Amino acid sequence: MALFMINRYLGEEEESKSNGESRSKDLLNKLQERAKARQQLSHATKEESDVQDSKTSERSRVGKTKRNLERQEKEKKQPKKKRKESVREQDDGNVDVDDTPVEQADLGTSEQSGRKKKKKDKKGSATQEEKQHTESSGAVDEPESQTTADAQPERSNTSSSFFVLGGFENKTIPKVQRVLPKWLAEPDMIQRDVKSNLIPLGDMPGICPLLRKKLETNGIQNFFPVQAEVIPAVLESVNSGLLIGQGGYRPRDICVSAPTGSGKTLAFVIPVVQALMMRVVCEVRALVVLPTKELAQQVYKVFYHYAEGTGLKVVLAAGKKPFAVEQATLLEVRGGVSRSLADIVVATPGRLVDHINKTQGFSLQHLRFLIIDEADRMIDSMQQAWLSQVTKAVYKSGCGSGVSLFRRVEPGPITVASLSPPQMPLQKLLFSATLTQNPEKLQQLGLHQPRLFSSTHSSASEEKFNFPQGLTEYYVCCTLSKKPLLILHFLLRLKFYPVLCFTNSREAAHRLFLLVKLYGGVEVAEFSSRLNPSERQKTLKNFEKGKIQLLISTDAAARGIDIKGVKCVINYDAPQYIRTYIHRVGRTARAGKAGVAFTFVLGVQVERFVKMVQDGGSPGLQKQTIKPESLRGMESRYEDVLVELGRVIKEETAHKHF
Ligand SMILES: Nc1ncnc2c1ncn2[C@@H]1O[C@H](COP(=O)(O)OP(=O)(O)OP(=O)(O)O)[C@@H](O)[C@H]1O
Repeated sequence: MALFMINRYLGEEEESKSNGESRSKDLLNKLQERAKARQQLSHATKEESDVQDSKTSERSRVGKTKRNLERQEKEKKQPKKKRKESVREQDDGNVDVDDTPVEQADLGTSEQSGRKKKKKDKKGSATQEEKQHTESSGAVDEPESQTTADAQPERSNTSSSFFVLGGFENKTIPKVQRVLPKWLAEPDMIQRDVKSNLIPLGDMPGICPLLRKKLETNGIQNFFPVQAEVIPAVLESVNSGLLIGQGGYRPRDICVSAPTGSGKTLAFVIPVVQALMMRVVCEVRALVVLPTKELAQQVYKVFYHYAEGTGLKVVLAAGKKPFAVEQATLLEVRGGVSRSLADIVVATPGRLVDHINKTQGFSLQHLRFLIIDEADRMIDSMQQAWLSQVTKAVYKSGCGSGVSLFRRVEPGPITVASLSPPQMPLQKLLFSATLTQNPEKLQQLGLHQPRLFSSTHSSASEEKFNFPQGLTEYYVCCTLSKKPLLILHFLLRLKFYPVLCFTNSREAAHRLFLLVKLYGGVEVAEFSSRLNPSERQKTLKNFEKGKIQLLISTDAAARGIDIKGVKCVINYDAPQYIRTYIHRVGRTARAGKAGVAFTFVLGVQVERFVKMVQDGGSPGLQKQTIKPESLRGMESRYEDVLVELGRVIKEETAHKHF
């Protein structure tokens, strides 16, 4: 028994059998008449022998049609099961069979599919024959069009060995459009053009005189657009004190997506220092988490500078110092009671988790601000489970320093009981130049009624990123062997420096460093995990001071690092991802200044690279051509250097193995 069957509407044939019989006869008569007419036509135009051939073929065709009609009528009279058997018999006997879906659904074995193929071939030629006839007859009258319509499903069946039940055609399924939540789809817009949207310090209400003075002594006369939007938003949430947000509600979390170098650091440093400066007891109330030691140190310095003179204590916990030293800077134990020595902790996730688990008395129970810088990168490193550890430490009860005035429970549904007495809210502030819009990823952060500030308006179908206004982007199409010559040409001939150059691996960075050094004429250094943290720090300082003309780096220096005066970035190896590209080229054209970025792209990479950058929202990527003759004078020296490089690398490898 068939698993399921399909009932077909057979038209009037079903309704009245006698009607069906007379219709078949009519059809047969018409076909015969038409055959005769064709015969006469061919008489007039062809030779006698041709006419004879035509007669035979027409006769056989008419005979065949007649046989088919007779068989169809016979089948209709047979019960369904018998009909199926007879089809199989006819099939075995290589007889052309009118396929009905029921029969096709029953044919499934390989033997049957073999048979089907045979049948298909036959049908294919028959259909072709019919087509030729139709074409040669020219005008198509009504019954003929009906015949053609009947033949249609047969034709489509022959195109594939699979049969689609229900007569659906294969269609390409349209891509499902993502639907962004309202807060992502409708952000508070930030002006991308820094220079023409400066806000004088005096125009921003609520900034305390001490902080304003510090800003001025740092040469800051105006706020950048991102600062003008985000600082008031954070301050608004502490208007009624640290405990309750605006209107008595828990403050909303804030996400900021603004171009590289647009001043995001001060957008959180200023309001956090201002919000905490009136605190009475020293407790960890702000925690800043960053992906690398270098970035943590950079942000620590900014916090330290603006917190100086306010009584707030800022501590770095990023593994720059031994663990015990960090512990001693975080808290002190007197008479068996531990006391926090930090109001603001700037940390890397690994070191932070170590302190949560191993530093007795280290408490996050009073945490008010959790700042996640380079947020998209931090979400990617969520497998370290650092956020869940922080959350656990925040809502931990019964330990820590002293007795808390306010109980603190993990936020749940809002009830009268849950709102009284008030508890310290934890507000998350997220910052990145390439903040993800992936709701699944953002969900891991457990944001509370988030509010997004962004300088781009991504549509539901495509994610666009922020590019600095002053950046000019070029790509240079080249071969692998010409890349080192190109970089030498940029430095020695075009006198582009200081240059920050990126490779895709530390080995590539080291080889290029050796090659440029052996060639000579350029002050070069490398920056990667080959160097220890203090060497890396020293290298960055020397680069900033102008002692290094070319700094060859891995992506270790791609994110967040703020080196003043970098006029040119060269992607020696084209980056694979748009986010990497944006952060690398964002080391120049910072703080509203101009900068230029070149990417060396191999022929096979061009199409993909250009598409990636354009799809990412780049305002204008241009092609730069370097004529081969421009490199000619350097080639012979380069050949010698390559030989020398081989020798040096061999020595280094031997030394490593030894
Ligand atoms: N209002 C301002 N006026 C002048 N300079 C500023 C101002 N705000 C920030 N800067 C300077 O702009 C530079 C870039 O700032 P910052 O490092 O905060 O950028 P960012 O947006 O965090 O960049 P990235 O996304 O690369 O981390 C810094 O050197 C900083 O001192």
